[in-house]
Order: sequence, then C-alpha cells, then structure tokens
Amino acid sequence: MTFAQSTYSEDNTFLFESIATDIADKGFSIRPYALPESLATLLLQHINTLSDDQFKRAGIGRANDHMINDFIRLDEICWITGTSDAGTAWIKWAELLQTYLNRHLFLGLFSFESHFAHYAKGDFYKKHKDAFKGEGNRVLSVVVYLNPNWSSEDGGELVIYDQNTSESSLLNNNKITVSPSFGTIVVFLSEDFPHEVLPAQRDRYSIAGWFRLNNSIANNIDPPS
Ligand SMILES: O=C(O)CCC(=O)C(=O)O
Ligand SMILES: [Fe+2]
Repeated sequence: MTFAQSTYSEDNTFLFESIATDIADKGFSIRPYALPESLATLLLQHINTLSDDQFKRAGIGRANDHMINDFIRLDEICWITGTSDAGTAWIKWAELLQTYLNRHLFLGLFSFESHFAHYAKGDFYKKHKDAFKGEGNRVLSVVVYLNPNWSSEDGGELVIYDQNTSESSLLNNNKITVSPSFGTIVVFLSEDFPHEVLPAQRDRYSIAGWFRLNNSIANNIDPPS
C-alpha cells in the first residue's frame, strides 16, 4: 500500500463530524492540530521539496480580472494537481470531507481546487472574502497549516471577522485569531467571513482550498483560473 492509500483509509469520522457540527452551528470550524498526522507529515515533506520557482505570485480576481496587487497580498502559490503522492493524498482527504459534508449538511459541494501557499517574512494578505454572494462560486474555504513550532512572535495569524458572534465575544471585536500551527485546520463558509493574514515574521506554509458548486447548477459561466 502506498502512503497515499493508507492516508485515504484513515478514519476521519470524528474529525469530520466535529467540523460539520461547527459549520452548522456557527459557519466556521477551527480544529488545532487536527489534520491526520501521516497526511500532515507527507504534505510538509512535499512542500520542502518544492523549489522557489514552482511558486508563483498569487493574484486577486479570476481570468480577465486577475491581477497582482502588492498592497493586498504578497504570498506565492503552487496549485495542487495530484501529480505527487502528497498532492493525491490531500485531494483524497478533501474529497472525503466533501462527501461527508454533503451527506450531513446538504451543501451541494461539487468540486475542489487548492494550492500550497508560501508567505515569506513580511508577507500578508489583507482583509478579503473568498467569494461574493450570488456568484454561486466558492462555497466553503479550507485552510491547513504546515508550520512546526510556530510561536506567537512569528506572527502570520489568520484573523477571521465574525459579524454574527454573540455579545460575549464583542470584547474581541468579533475577531477570531488563529495561529498557523502544524496540522491546524480552518474551514468556513466562503461568502460569510472576511479574513486576513497578518504579516508573517518567518516563512509560513499552508494549503488553501475551496469547495465549489457545480457551476452549471449555479447558472454561472465559470472562467478558468
Ligand atoms: O493562509 C491563510 O491563513 C488564509 C489564506 C487566504 O485567506 C486565502 O488564500 O484566500
Ligand atoms: Fe482567503
């Protein structure tokens, strides 16, 4: 059995159940150190083998609207296509999550796209949304982090703005701050949560992915990315 196959068969039921419950309750889920260890390790090993020129400056917008904007984001990305054991294992895991969430939350998730991201020292991604209402496009965002021994001085936190939190969290300005620590998983409804990445003080590695609707169902002509 290859590593990819063994990761595929690992039992994720408890994890997927907690993610589904969180999404149903509040629209997002933050699960520290939750990615199956074998998968997280495989992804980290793989990311370490990627050379600088396999990463490209990330843009904003899609197709004709696509552009690089230094004031909005500085990270570099590498799309995951499943040509490596690690990429295949990751995509399989995401498919299992997709199937589970469709079965339990009826989200109608149809396809998945994802990329590795590298934020070098000083890089950030300003407050943004991953999708806009009515575009019928990205439904659910997932981010996992691949940074062993991340400390608070290393910055690079993900800040999620929750417009609907109860009064008890008003003290935090309706902000949820997530450390990009190894194996932490964040999942949220793409249209509902503006978020940003604070400047990283050292190299920060992650995967960002999006589950989408079937675009023919969403009645939206989907331009290639
Ligand atoms: O890396 C993160 O914490 C989030 C990245 C992000 O928001 C994005 O790529 O859209
Ligand atoms: Fe984002």
